[in-house]
Amino acid sequence: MLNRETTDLRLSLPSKGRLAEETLDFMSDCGLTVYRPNPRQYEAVIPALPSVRVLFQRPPDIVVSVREGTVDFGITGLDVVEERKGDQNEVLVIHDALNFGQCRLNLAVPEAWSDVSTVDTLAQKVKTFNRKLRVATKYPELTGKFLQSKNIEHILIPAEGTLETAPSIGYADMICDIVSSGQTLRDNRLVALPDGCLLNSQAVLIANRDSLVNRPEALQAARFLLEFFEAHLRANENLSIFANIRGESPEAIAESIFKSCHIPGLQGPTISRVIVREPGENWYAVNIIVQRSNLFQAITELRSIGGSGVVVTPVKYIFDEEPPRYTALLKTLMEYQS
Ligand SMILES: Nc1ncnc2c1ncn2[C@@H]1O[C@H](COP(=O)(O)OP(=O)(O)OP(=O)(O)O)[C@@H](O)[C@H]1O
Ligand SMILES: O=P(O)(O)OC[C@H]1O[C@H](OP(=O)(O)OP(=O)(O)O)[C@H](O)[C@@H]1O
Ligand SMILES: [Mg+2]
Repeated sequence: MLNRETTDLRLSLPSKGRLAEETLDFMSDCGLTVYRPNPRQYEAVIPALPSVRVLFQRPPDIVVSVREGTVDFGITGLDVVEERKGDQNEVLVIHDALNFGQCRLNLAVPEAWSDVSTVDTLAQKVKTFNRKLRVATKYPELTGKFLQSKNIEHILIPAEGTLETAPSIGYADMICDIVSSGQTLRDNRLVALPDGCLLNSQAVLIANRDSLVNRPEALQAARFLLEFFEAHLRANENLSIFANIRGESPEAIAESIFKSCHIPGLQGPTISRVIVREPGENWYAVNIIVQRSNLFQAITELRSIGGSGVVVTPVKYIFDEEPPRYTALLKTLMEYQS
């Protein structure tokens, strides 16, 4: 366990595994690059956020440190958060969708069990056993609760490393583990039960509740992290479009834009007069933010109202008046205090 002798704020990031690199990339994309002077050191700094010291831990250990309060913030998978957060609400998920590390926690049975295709048919099969179902998993809390809710008599076999081999080696009947592409299951002749998904997971930001309640500087750091995470994630979904449009007036152009479906902008279009060399037609420059997925329709619509010279650029950040998840966090903290 970590000692808590100093009063600085601490953020724990994954030290190994697939979340490690993606977390550092995400922090950089948010403008919060983590600077680790020596790759073998388990400490680092974020120059943009000097009040916070960065530590590196295994993804499941991050949850335990945040729960115990030795660390104030952590980024890890929702799967390990739900498994280890305990029942005292010490761990708050303050951003639930960082948009990387997507996977699901799923029950999987041997391909050879042709009579099992759902959790119900699994329950029926177990009744024909003269013993309990043996399930290998790194998620005993979540798996135990799920099987109990389905009245399936079971014993959990704790496992480290590649537990997909447990059924073929013979120390378990089936498994409950992380599935992403499904390749590992196929390689091991296992099938995921479609209604046996316990949890959809991705990387999340967690915080120690007492730290947020008792330390104003922790709440300030939470706001800072949420500001940049949300501004980056929102910006990523959008593109900025500039186009020149001929028209009577800015209002007339705005009217045609509002009649179109995919180019309303955030609040509305920004329209400014283009000063042309030769007097004659009125030209206006229009700037709108559109959803990345709507780009093609947006360009088609702009052309149909006379748009030309359409320039599309990525957006780095979109800051709201206040990050919506920070507003939600303040509400949650109020509820705990009342
Ligand atoms: N195939 C995957 N695709 C996407 N995310 C994944 C995948 N496997 C794991 N994750 C996410 O990454 C987290 C860490 O998994 P990882 O495999 O890196 O470590 P681990 O399995 O806890 O450690 P170890 O492999 O040493 O047992 C998981 O808790 C989960 O949130
Ligand atoms: O559905 P897939 O895309 O095949 O991903 C699932 C696999 O990914 C994870 O393991 P990882 O690759 O991290 O290796 P590990 O066993 O060393 O943790 C998980 O434990 C599964 O084994
Ligand atoms: Mg793994």
